[in-house]
Amino acid sequence: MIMDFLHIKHVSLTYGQIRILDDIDLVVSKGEFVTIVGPSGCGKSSLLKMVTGIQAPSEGEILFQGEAITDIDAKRGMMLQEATLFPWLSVRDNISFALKMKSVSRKEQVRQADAYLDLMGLSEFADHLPYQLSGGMKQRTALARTLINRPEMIMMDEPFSALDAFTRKSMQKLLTQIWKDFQTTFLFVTHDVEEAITLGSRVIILSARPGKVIEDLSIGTEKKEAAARIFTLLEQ
Ligand SMILES: Nc1ncnc2c1ncn2[C@@H]1O[C@H](COP(=O)(O)OP(=O)(O)OP(=O)(O)O)[C@@H](O)[C@H]1O
Repeated sequence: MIMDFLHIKHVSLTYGQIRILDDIDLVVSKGEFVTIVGPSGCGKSSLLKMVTGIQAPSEGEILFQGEAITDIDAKRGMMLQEATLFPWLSVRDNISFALKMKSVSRKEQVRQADAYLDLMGLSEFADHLPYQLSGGMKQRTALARTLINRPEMIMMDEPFSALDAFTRKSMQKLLTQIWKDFQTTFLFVTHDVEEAITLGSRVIILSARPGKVIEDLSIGTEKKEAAARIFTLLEQ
């Protein structure tokens, strides 16, 4: 039997009396870039939290490589809208932090961190502190810090929504390149339909609360048609 990479199996989520997500059933294959769009409050972030392992479903279960997700795991990295960097650590030390926790030698920490600094175009800022960085640079640092763990899957919750349009485009380009080079699987939440289509190899559209999957679109070259279809669905 071929094991699914990620299987969100009939998952529902209820907070108190309020049903947030309703019977989400999705299989994600290794290497897909899945974007999730839907109205505010439909449970997109909650769904990511469940796949990360910080929130348990009220019903159903989520299997990652055949095993139920019950806790966080370095195999599944998470990146949020605001880069959560350690303010007292340099950019390089923020990036290498996970290696330090694994007792990797300082020399190897620096070697690996410098390779990611180079990839992110941040080499000149290695010794800067987070407050000295622009929003885009902070997100690049956060991305490098996630990637250095070599996660098999990365969850991103509107990571670029606080950035200006120009920086956002350059981050999208960088992320697409990383997806191709690292062949990591992405689950990416966004409000922005254009961003969902630009980045995604597949777009999942959720309905208003309680969030249900109302469309599961593979994105090929017909991006304009896909955008028109998504806008129509979200207007309903
Ligand atoms: N820990 C919690 N306890 C109670 N209610 C919660 C909790 N977390 C989220 N909610 C509620 O669940 C609903 C879905 O929240 P969630 O953040 O998952 O939605 P979202 O689709 O990501 O929204 P947005 O697009 O506005 O960020 C919201 O109504 C929110 O208030």
